Amino acid sequence: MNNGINVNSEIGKLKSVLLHRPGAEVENITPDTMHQLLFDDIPYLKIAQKEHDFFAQTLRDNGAETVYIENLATEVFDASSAVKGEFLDRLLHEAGYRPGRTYDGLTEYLTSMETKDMVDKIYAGVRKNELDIPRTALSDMAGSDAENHFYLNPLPNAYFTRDPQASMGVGMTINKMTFPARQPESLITEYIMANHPRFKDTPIWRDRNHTTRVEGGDELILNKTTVAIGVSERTSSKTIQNLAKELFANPLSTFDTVLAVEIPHNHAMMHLDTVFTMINHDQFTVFPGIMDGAGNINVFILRPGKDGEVEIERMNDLKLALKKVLNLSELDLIECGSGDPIAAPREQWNDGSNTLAIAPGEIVTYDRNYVTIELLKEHGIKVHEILSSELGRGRGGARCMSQPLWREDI
Ligand SMILES: NC(=O)NCCC[C@H](N)C(=O)O
Repeated sequence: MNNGINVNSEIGKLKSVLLHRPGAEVENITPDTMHQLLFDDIPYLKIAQKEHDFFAQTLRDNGAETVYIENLATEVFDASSAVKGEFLDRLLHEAGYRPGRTYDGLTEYLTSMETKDMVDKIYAGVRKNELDIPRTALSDMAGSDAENHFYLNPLPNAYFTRDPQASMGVGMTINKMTFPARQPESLITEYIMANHPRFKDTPIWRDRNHTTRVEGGDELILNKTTVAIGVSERTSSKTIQNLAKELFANPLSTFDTVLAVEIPHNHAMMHLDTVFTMINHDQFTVFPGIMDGAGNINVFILRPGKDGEVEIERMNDLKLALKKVLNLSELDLIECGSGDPIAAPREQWNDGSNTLAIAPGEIVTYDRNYVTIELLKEHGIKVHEILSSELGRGRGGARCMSQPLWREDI
């Protein structure tokens, strides 16, 4: 077991990784709620779990410890009923409840369970018919509010453990998530990081108590000194500049360069890692649709400036910018779907660019993206294919479903 965090690249041999096995929350998605819950369809849970177990086994077979976030949370809450109580209070407050009938009823209901069951229930969501609370408020009766069947909404995106936090060097960002559907996920991380002995003394570069947002799918660790961050639907330019400032100033951080990459703001490409991932020292997957017709894209290199400020250089060529920050003379950008106008968007939609490197030049990716996979193999990449019928319905692939905690340095 490796304690703490050590992630100085996207590609160093993966030794420990945070996962969440999809659970009952996935069955609490309905056609009416799926868009608000950030899903495009309703996965078949039994198969999704099989696929996820296959993914986890693939990682273990290749030398990585798999750590389940639901187990870490259970350990934290089992160790201290005070911490558990404080967490529940924060959770309920953030869901809009204040001490009173519903707050008290939910607290009593959740604390009456075994801790692991409570954690699973928080992921699954609490339905109104589970509690015996008289439903006499106007919001229980009137209009669209009455159609919400949950006191606490399900967290079906939790199996995308990449996003609520991001390991970066020896520290972590705990993220202010963009949409309410995912905000409780990073509250769980906050309690784990603050209270689990495994993460004692881990620096938090930026916590979730901010108004500006960032998600882990946008945070890529290119090497010990350089991170790439997407300016995306989920991560604002303001956050990136502030985080850069923090990383440049903190003596525990080794980072002195942030490459901000501006991508289209839409659901299919909600994070940088849905269109761009690092797979070797000098090889990346990229979805060509992020460039304009002339191959241009806004990229910005942020570096420490005068008086603690950040200096910004603007460029419009991703390849040139990457060569510059990584100090490389050649670079291999491998196009998702081989750049074909049909295969590329189809395979991007199915997370063909969302690969997880488990060692330099060795990746895990969904089996369905066979055009991209063939091309990756032609470029010398070792590919471990994982099953993908159900998991991808939440719009995330192998990188999205994993949060590295420890990678060997390269
Ligand atoms: N890093 C990623 O791109 N994660 C995929 C997250 C998908 C999830 N349904 C979401 O919209 O947040």
